[in-house]
Amino acid sequence: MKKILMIGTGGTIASEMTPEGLTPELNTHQLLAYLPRIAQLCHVDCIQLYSLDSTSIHPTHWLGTAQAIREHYDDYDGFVISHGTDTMAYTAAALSYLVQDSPKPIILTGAQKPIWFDGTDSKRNLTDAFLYACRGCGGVQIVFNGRVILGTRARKTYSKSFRAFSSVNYPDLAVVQDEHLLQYIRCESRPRPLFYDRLDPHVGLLKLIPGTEDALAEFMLDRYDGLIIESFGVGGLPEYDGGHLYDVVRRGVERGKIVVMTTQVPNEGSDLTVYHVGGHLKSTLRLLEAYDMTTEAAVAKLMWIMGQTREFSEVERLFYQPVAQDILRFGDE
Ligand SMILES: NC(=O)C[C@H](N)C(=O)O
Repeated sequence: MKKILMIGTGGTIASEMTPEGLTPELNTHQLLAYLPRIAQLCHVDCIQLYSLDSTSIHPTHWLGTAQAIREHYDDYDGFVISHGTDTMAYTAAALSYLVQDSPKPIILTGAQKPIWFDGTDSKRNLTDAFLYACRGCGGVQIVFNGRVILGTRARKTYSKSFRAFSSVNYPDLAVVQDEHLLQYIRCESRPRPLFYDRLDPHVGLLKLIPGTEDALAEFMLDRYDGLIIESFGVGGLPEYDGGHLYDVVRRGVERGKIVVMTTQVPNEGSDLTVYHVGGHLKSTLRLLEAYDMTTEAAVAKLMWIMGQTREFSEVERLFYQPVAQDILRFGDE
C-alpha cells in the first residue's frame, strides 16, 4: 500500500461557521474522519502545518510547506496538501519552483464548500487527490473538480462554482472520474527532486488601468526589487503624458530593478513586439516578458530567481528557462 503524507494548511475545506463567516478550524485528522474510503486507498500520515484562510498565505508559508515536503520526502510515495482555493494557484506555482523535478506527486486540493456541508465538493476533491497521489505523475499539481492541472498553469477562474480552477495556456494533465484516472499527458520520468529554500518576497504586481499615474509605478519601483506590470492585450506601456511611465520604468531598470511585462488578458499571453507601445519598450530597455506564463507563475518565479541572484543576465536566463512547463512560447523565436 502506498504511503501518503497529508499536509493541512486550512481553507474552506477545513472551515467551521462563525458569526463573522467561515474560518479554518478542522485539522487533517478531522477531515479524514469524513472519508473512511481513503484508508482503503493508501496509508496516510498527517501534519497540520497551518490553519489559514488562504487569503492570509504569505511567501514564508510556501517556504514552510516546501521544507515539510523536503524533510519527509524519502518516507512517502506522495503528498496531499489541503489548502484554501483563493491563493492555491500561487502556492502551486511557488512549490513548482521550490521543489523541482519531483518524481513523486505533490498534490494540492481544497474545496468551495466545507466538508460538513450538504453536497460539498470537499469529499470528491480529497478522494481524487489521494487517488492521484497514489497513481498519478510526479510534480506539483492541483486536483480539483475531477481535473488535474499543472502547478505552474493553474488559475482560480470561478469564485463560487465547483469548477474553480482552469489550466491557462496548457491542457489539463488528466481527469479523475468515479475513481478512474484518465491520464491525458504522459508522465515525464525524473530522477531526484531539486529543493530550493530561498525566495525574495519583494516582488510587486502593478495592474494597469487606463490613466494609471506614473507616481504609482515610481512608488512600486522604489519599494520592490522586482515589478511585474500587467498591461493590456499583447502588452505595452501607455504613451500619454509624453511617455512618463516609460521614463519611470527606464529609471527603475537603470537602478537594477527587474521589470517583467505581462498581460491582464486571461489567455494566450503577451507579445510586446506587435505594437509600438510594446516594441519600443522591448527594444530599448533590459526588461523581461512573461509570454504565455500565468501571472501567478511569473510572481513566484521572480521571487525564486531573485532569491538566488540580482544579476540581470542570470535573472533573464533563469526566467526564460522553462520549469515544469511554465513557459513555452518565446514570441517569434
Ligand atoms: N474556497 C476557499 O478555500 C476559499 C477560502 N477563502 C480560502 O482560500 O481559504
